[in-house]
Amino acid sequence: MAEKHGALSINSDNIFPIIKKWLYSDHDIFYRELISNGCDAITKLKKLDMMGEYELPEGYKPRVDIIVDPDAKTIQFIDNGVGMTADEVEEYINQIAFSGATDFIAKYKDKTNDDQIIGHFGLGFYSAFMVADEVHIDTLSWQKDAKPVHWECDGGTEYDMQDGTRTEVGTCITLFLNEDCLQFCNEYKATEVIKKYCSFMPVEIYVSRANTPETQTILASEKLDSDHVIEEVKKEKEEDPDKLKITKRPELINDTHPLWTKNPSECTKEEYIDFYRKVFMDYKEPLFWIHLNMDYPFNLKGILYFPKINMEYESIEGVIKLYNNQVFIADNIKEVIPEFLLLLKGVIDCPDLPLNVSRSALQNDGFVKKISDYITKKVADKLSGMCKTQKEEYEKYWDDIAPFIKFGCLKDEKFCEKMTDYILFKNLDGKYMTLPECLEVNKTDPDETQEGAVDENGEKVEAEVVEDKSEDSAEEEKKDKTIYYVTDEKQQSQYINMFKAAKMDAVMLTDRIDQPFISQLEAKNEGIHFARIDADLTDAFKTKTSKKTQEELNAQAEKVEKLVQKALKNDKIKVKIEKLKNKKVSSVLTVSEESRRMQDMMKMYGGGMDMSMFGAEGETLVLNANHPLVTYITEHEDDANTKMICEQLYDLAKLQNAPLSPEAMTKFVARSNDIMLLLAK
Ligand SMILES: Nc1ncnc2c1ncn2[C@@H]1O[C@H](COP(=O)(O)OP(=O)(O)OP(=O)(O)O)[C@@H](O)[C@H]1O
Repeated sequence: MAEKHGALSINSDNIFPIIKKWLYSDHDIFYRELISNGCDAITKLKKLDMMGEYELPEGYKPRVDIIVDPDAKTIQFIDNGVGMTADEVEEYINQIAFSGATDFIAKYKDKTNDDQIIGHFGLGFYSAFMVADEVHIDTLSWQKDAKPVHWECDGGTEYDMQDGTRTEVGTCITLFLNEDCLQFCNEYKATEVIKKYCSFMPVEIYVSRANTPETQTILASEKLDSDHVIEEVKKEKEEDPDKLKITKRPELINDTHPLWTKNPSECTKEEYIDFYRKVFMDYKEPLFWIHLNMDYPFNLKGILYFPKINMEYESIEGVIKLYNNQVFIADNIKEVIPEFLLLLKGVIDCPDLPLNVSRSALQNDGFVKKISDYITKKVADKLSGMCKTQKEEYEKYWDDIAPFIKFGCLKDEKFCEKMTDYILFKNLDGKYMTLPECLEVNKTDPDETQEGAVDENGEKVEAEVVEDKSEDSAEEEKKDKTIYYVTDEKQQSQYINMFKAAKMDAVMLTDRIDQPFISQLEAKNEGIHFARIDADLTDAFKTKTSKKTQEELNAQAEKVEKLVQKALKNDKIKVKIEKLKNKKVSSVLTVSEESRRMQDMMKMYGGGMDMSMFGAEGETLVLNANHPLVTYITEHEDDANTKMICEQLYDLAKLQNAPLSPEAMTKFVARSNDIMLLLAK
């Protein structure tokens, strides 16, 4: 070939400064680009062999070698793939590759960081100029009678091309690093970066250092042709096997058949766990996993692991690694992977992804949306399947996966729909129940409540004869669909006891995510209503009363309410007088579910707002007409001690509901002493 000097066919005069500066932070991707070009070239050669157009030489082992040379400040990428003829270099490197890079940069150079290109795909061969001042290509095509080609370019817009000296089919690309990028020819740095991007590429990749002083000892019987023997190792004993000291062999970096490329039926539990540990450096075992394997309508493979977590969702740190044909693209691309799945750990390989587009373009891509929906569906299918067929296992994992599933339900409507019946709730006895099961348990059965009523000692409670049945069936129905819940087992223990005594059930919802989660369940499932265990005293706690008696109690309550409001200097508090089955309880505080949720929300979003202004809003003091103290105040409204009894009854009820404020506590202690003094008189 006549020596050729030419100008690269580009529009921009000075593309290199842009390439070099562009996205400074991760310009280590040149490793990925050049290695994947080498892998592609090998794949092409194997295809030619399969089609009968080329015959691979005896003992052909496809491989890409990366040789770093800190002395010469070079990195070489050597592959035994198809190679290129002079015409191909002309076409693919001088023209196409360059125009590709030009287009790419023209498109993205003004983009800000919030619209990054995914993994900067498509920069290709010219990414080499991000780190190198000069690049050489030495290549020999597979084609019959092809001549080797040498190409070089010193980072300007001109190149030189002439006959080369390469004797083996394949390509060697040599980068002469610029002074700012010398770290890349450090063997350890190179290994680190290549492991990041190329750990699962489909062709064996080896890293070595030119003229390395490092050595290793091998059995003489295991010597390879490529080994450079330094000396024979002296035997300590006659019977020792022959050993050789050789120059350190190139290190194999990757696993060419990662687990996700295998058929799920061929993978063992140990393999899944090993793979998890290796990829995520997590010594803990994952709880379980989902192997995704799909060919149609798009190609997608991957493994999603549910890691062992026990905290609230904010502190869970998942990572989903995205691959394109076994080439690493990036971690946690939320445009492709549903956001809530980013709490998991896993790998997803999707060769069909359009990667040379920006993130915002990906987000609006219908195809990408389908991929994301598919992943969500598979996860929901796995979970619901487990709940149906391996309930015990599912219950065992529940506490760990609950925050994740609840977060998923909040973030993804479809996931929520699919999962609603497979959400578990732990009841007062620590038993797990699904939503439909929870709705069954507290159904009011009038005979049941009347006949089977017991007090806290398990003693049967006499019910009053009821003349007229409740006419308000709508209200009854609402109560049927109410699920009571506990947010703090200790604080709400008094209510829990009452529930247990009345043979009623409640569920534990103690995580922060539970509040928004139950609001969502209510919004999506008409009629379902959640109420904290202290929100209301249902009929199950009360002895049945006739309408007439109830009216009398209401009239008394009206009077006592005024008394209590005056004593507490709080005109918002409501008072009810009920006949509670448990005769030992004098007063109970209930807090309206709506007001309490409102207050909780204010606390969450209200920042420094003064919460005392919302004070006792929604509080109802329920006094037990079956308790002598309550009878006393209803009969002695004007008595000197009534005010003090009212205050004490309120504080006692409050104490069982929430901690007293410091001021209220001081008063409570002083008053308790006063009451004891009265006893001492
Ligand atoms: N090591 C190689 N062996 C053989 N041909 C190569 C090699 N490297 C590059 N080429 C040729 O040069 C072309 C341009 O390479 P470049 O990396 O710029 O883009 P690409 O690989 O086609 O696409 P991209 O990297 O954007 O996915 C390739 O398509 C290929 O034909």
